[in-house]
Parts: sequence; structure tokens; C-alpha cells
Amino acid sequence: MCSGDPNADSVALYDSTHSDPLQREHLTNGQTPVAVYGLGKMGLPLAAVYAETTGNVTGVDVDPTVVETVNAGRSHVVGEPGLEELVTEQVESGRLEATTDGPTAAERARIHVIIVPTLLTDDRKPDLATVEAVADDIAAGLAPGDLVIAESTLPPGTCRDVLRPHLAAESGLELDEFGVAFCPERTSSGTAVRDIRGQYPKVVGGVDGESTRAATVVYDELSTNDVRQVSDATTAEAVKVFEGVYRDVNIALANELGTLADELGISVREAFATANDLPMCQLHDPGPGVGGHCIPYYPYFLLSWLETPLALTETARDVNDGMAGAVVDRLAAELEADGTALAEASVLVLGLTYRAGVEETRASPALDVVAELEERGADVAAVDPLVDPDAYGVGRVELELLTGDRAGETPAFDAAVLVTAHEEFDHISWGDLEPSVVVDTRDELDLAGTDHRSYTLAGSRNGRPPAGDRESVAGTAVDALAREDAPVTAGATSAESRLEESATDLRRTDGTDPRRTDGGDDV
Ligand SMILES: NC(=O)C1=CN([C@@H]2O[C@H](COP(=O)(O)OP(=O)(O)OC[C@H]3O[C@@H](n4cnc5c(N)ncnc54)[C@H](O)[C@@H]3O)[C@@H](O)[C@H]2O)C=CC1
Ligand SMILES: CC(=O)N[C@@H]1[C@@H](OP(=O)(O)OP(=O)(O)OC[C@H]2O[C@@H](n3ccc(=O)[nH]c3=O)[C@H](O)[C@@H]2O)O[C@H](C(=O)O)[C@@H](O)[C@@H]1O
Repeated sequence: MCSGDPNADSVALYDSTHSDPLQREHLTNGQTPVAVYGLGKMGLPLAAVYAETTGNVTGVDVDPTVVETVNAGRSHVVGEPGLEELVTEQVESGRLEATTDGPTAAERARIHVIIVPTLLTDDRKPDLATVEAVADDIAAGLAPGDLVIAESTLPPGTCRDVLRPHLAAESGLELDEFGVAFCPERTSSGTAVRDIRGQYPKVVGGVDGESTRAATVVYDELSTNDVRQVSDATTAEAVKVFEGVYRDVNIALANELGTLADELGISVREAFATANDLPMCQLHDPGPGVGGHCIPYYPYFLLSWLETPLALTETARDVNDGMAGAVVDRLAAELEADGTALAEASVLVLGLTYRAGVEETRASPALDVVAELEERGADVAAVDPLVDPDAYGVGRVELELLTGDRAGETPAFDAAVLVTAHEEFDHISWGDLEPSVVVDTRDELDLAGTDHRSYTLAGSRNGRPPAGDRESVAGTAVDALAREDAPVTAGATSAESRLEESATDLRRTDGTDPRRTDGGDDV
């Protein structure tokens, strides 16, 4: 179907005078060609599912290697069940092809789907440059009756105030000659094909009623789930950003409550698992921070875009951004207790991507942990099954040397910190590694019975406090408080200095001091 002549008599959807059934027939028999701009982790599965539904899709990407791979019927995206097979099937049947030529693709298409990155500038403002570059490509081929669908997450108001006027100005069309709708991509890497096919209701909001109607026809055909129409594009944009902010704030809550594990001498993860028995309670997982180019970015699609102050949203960002430093503080304290200064220590970072199984390092907390360790003088190396640490300026350790799958000298380190729990790390034979300090930020390791000094951030789901059966650090702190008036014997560290030492461990992720009782910095 893709060999169609660009001037073929394709059929538009926006403002169509055809009956609804005929519109759906045109859509699903290839007479309403589609262009999908962006063939990345989300765009390629989206283009493949669009091809499965419509039979006439041109994928556009600026990366020639991506285009070449897709046209060879393969997927460059890893860790997506069913994607490779779907791409092969759709390309081989002529239902999907890829190109770097956006304007030509736009001339053929009557539906234009935008799924390129929406990142942040250096001063944390939404970066719409890529979306606007795609809008320029689309405008070069935009025709009356075309429908433009944005799936890239956008700051609320962007379709109405930026994208639609940009398209009109660059194409010379009137605002009401084409449709624009925001239909957010509710998908996670690792389940993209399943999600796009219909795991969740599809939100649709147009800049006008006809855009909403036309986009509803598209997703009613593409998704097996319901289409959730909302009042307008801005509402749909807000839905997607709010979903992300909800997650960031709740992860911050989990991270902050997780720091209580030391002072309470409990596993906070066990407490969360129990509290979450209640349907109204969804305490998230504590970790080393929030990565990816979505969740840590979306709050700024409000904070740096709108005037209204959002104190909680902003504080949550600070809490999450502070976690990498809190993890390194903890590592330093554990090393110190083990007789090694961090500045003299060799440290292995396990996992550089932002989450397990996903080849993405944007805003990865692991990179913040590496930077903080190096800043404090440690000798840092890293291991990751999906990305090469060398590319991030960090010494590479071969995973096979840690799992024993390759003969050779088993590397030894003063400390290791598990930041991203790739499943490949399950095969590391910890018992064969030189004893070291191990900080597990994901509660993925069980080092009982080994000679490692392990610390599990926020404790373990099975109820083990962070320092396991070692005396809790908090015990020291609380005892010292109780003993504040105790005589300081020569040679013993004073209660205050002990408290100071342990307080750096107890300090909340936003930097406030849990010991303050004047309500000054307490949150
Ligand atoms: N990654 C995720 O889990 C989700 C992402 N999203 C949204 O989707 C957007 C894209 O995410 P990913 O696919 O993960 O990004 P990605 O970085 O994996 O892929 C982006 C693709 O777009 C291409 N590209 C860049 N500029 C282009 C241009 N001017 N024209 C055509 N192609 C261009 C790149 O070469 C790359 O192949 C995100 O920024 C976010 O707004 C939404 C839901 C989930
Ligand atoms: C609201 C929501 O759950 N959004 C999802 C999210 O997926 P994403 O791939 O960004 O991964 P994620 O599971 O949110 O993790 C983001 C980051 O947060 C961390 N994280 C996540 C959950 C948690 O309880 N604790 C935690 O520390 C992860 O380690 C990771 O570094 O963002 C996607 C997106 O919009 O890009 C979205 O489609 C997904 O549904």
C-alpha cells in the first residue's frame, strides 16, 4: 500500500462528509495514509500498531540508522515483547515503511502523529524545539482535512497556543482547515505494544469538537480499550502531565518516609507493603532518585510553564533530586564504619540506566551517584548490561567477571552500590567477591551469609532494617540523645559528634535535619 503515488486520491478524516462507517473503512483499508514522526522507544511500537490497523504508515525519523533498521524489518528498540515480530510483519507486507524525509511523508499523509522527545532546556524549561521541527515538516505537506495528533507529552495549552498556530502559519492554511488533537501515550517501556493496543483507556482531546471526533474514530479503531474524550486538548495535556506529577510526588513521599528506617530501626518497605493493604494507600518504592525523560521532566511542564506556585510539586522534585546525594552519604558512612574513607575507596556502581531493562540514561540517578562519588574522590567503575560505562566516562567492569561466567581475575572493590536492578545482576556470585560495603538502593540483594557489610535503603520487604542485624544507626543516635548529659570519657567520641556523624545519615533527602525541633526546616 505504501507504494501509493503521493498524489493518489487519499481520503481525509477531518471535516469528512462521509458516513462514520465509510470513514472507518477508509482508515483501515489504507485510503487515509498515516505518518508517524519519531521512531524511538514509543514511536516505533506506535507506528507498528498504526500499520497493523491502517495498512498505510510512513514512519519518519531523523536518524538514518533507525530508518534503515526499520526498513530491514527489524526493531532497534530492545526489551519490547512482540515488537520485532510486529515490525517485520508490517514492513514485509508493505504496510509500514520508514524515511528521513519528513516533508514528503507529510505530503502523502492525511493523519500526522507526533511522538518525538519533549525534553527540558538547561534551565529546566520545556523544550519544544523537536516538536516544532516536526511541525515544520508536517506543515510542508499539510492539506485541508488533515488531522494532526500529538502523542508527545506537552505542557498544557501547547496544542492550542503553539502547535496549531505554528502549523497554520507555516502551511498557509486557516486554523479551521485542519484538525489538532492531543492523545497522550499511556505506555511504559517493556510493555509498549500491549499498552498501545489497549491496556488503558485512550484519552482524546481536540482543539475543536471536530478534531476530538476525528481522533476518536482513529483510536476507536486502533485501541481495543475505551476512548476517553475530554473537553479539549488542554485538558488532555493536563491529564498526562498530572499522571506524571502524581508519580513524582508519591515517589518523593516514599523516599522521604524511607529515610525514617534508620531512626526507627525498622524496614519502611515492610511498613509500606502493609499500609498498602488499604485501597486508598499506594505508597511507592523508595529508591536512589527518579530518572527517565518523563517523570522527572513533567513537573517542569507546570513549574516552568505556568504562573501558579506549586510548592508540593517543587519540593517533591527537590526530595527526589537529593536521593543520589543521600545514597552517597550513606555509602560514605558505611565505609567509614568499615575503616575506609570514601575518598580512598574504590566503588562499583551497578546499573547506569534509569530503570531496569530499559536502554535509557536520560536523568538517570545512577549518573548522579557516579558524579557525586567522583566529586568526593572515590575511584568509580560501573557495570550495566545495556549501556557501555565508557560512554559515560566511567571505567567499565565486565559483568561476566562478576558472575563467574568468564575466567579471569575477579575484580575487588571497597564498596558496591546497586542503583538499577537489571535482572542480569541476579547472577552475580556475591559470595565469591572480596568482602566489601554494599548499598542496595532497590532491595534486590540478599547478602545474608556473606562477608559483605550490606545496607538496604529503607530496609527490605521481608522486614530486615537497613543495616540488617547490625545495631541500627538510629539506635546510636537515639541513645546518644538520651545520654546527652552523660560524662564524655576521654577518647570516646562525644554524644554530639556521634549524633552529628549519624545525623548525616539521618538527614532527610531534602537536606533538612530531622533533629531540629524548632520547626524551622522541618517539613
Ligand atoms: N519513553 C516513555 O516511556 C514514554 C514517552 N512518552 C513521550 O514520548 C516521547 C518520545 O519518547 P521516546 O520514544 O522514549 O523517545 P526516544 O528518545 O526513544 O525516541 C525519539 C525518536 O525521535 C527521533 N527524532 C528526534 N527528532 C526528530 C525529528 N525532528 N523528526 C523525526 N524524528 C525525530 C529520534 O531520532 C528518536 O529515534 C517522550 O518525550 C514523551 O513525551 C510518553 C509515554 C511513555
Ligand atoms: C504515571 C506513570 O506511571 N508513568 C509511567 C512512566 O514510566 P517510566 O518509564 O518513566 O518509568 P517509571 O516506572 O515511572 O520510573 C521513573 C523513575 O522513577 C523511579 N521509581 C519509579 C517508581 C517507584 O515507585 N519508585 C521509583 O523510584 C524509577 O526507578 C525510575 O527511575 O512515565 C511514562 C511516560 O509518560 O513517559 C508513562 O507512560 C508511564 O505510564
